[in-house]
Amino acid sequence: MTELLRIENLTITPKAEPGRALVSQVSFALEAGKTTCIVGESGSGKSLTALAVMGLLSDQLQLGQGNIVFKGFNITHASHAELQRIRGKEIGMIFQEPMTSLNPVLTIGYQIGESLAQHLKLTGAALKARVADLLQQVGIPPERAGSYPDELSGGQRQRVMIAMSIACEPAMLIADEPTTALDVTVQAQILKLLDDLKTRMHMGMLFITHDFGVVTDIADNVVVMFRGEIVESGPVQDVLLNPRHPYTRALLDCVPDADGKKPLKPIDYAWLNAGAA
Ligand SMILES: Nc1ncnc2c1ncn2[C@@H]1O[C@H](COP(=O)(O)OP(=O)(O)OP(=O)(O)O)[C@@H](O)[C@H]1O
Repeated sequence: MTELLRIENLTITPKAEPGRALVSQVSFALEAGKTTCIVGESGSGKSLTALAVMGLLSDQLQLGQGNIVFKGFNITHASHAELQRIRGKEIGMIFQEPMTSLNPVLTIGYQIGESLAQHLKLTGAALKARVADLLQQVGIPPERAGSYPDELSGGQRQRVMIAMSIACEPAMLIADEPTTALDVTVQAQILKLLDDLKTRMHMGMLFITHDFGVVTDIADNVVVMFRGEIVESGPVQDVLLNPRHPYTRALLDCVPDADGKKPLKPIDYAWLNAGAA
């Protein structure tokens, strides 16, 4: 059991309002070869937590107290140059909408090759072979390396983003709602691909979602966030079988049945506030 990432009492506030915590006292750990899902509704602080790990918080925000420890090193206040070295090489990241992250005027092969050239100094035939290998790993025929992003489907574009994020064989992958923009069948294929890659490469995966259905598919551990705080966390079976917090129970109620027919229930906040008090 190798601990990759430990977040201790992370607090994020707007610089202009240091008294208003957007993320408050968040603590959890991630192990190599395991998936931790952060689950919570829109605005619960999931993305800010992930951005803080990458050192990519916007200039209007600041870290309050707390520590981010990656592979035993405290990177909470690492320099821009140190973080740039870690990003991409040690920590890969994929986002919700691949089209906004891909450059429309460059071929996918070139874009996958960019980080290999930058971080691993690969060139020429070695670079080309590694790009082909990565395309193969994510289920895209290597001969598509010369295609442009708009010549691919949404699912294929997300596969390209995954190829880019794993290009340098990072120890950890952060995936922020990577399947939300995809239809259900493609969503399942991408989840399976990420899960297979995690196992094969023994990566730690921090997976952000608002969907407890996704959590049941891929998580080893789950962190439930509500209004900037962790309300519940632990091994996924424990949380699913014995949810202790009313917000977790409300989220679980929103998961459709296997036949997909159960309507999404709106969360009853009046009841939740009373129950959580
Ligand atoms: N630059 C900012 N300045 C002030 N508030 C911000 C800033 N960025 C985010 N927030 C606020 O912080 C809270 C948490 O945002 P965050 O993006 O982490 O939520 P989330 O759980 O990832 O939601 P979503 O699923 O919609 O991405 C939200 O209320 C958001 O409005």
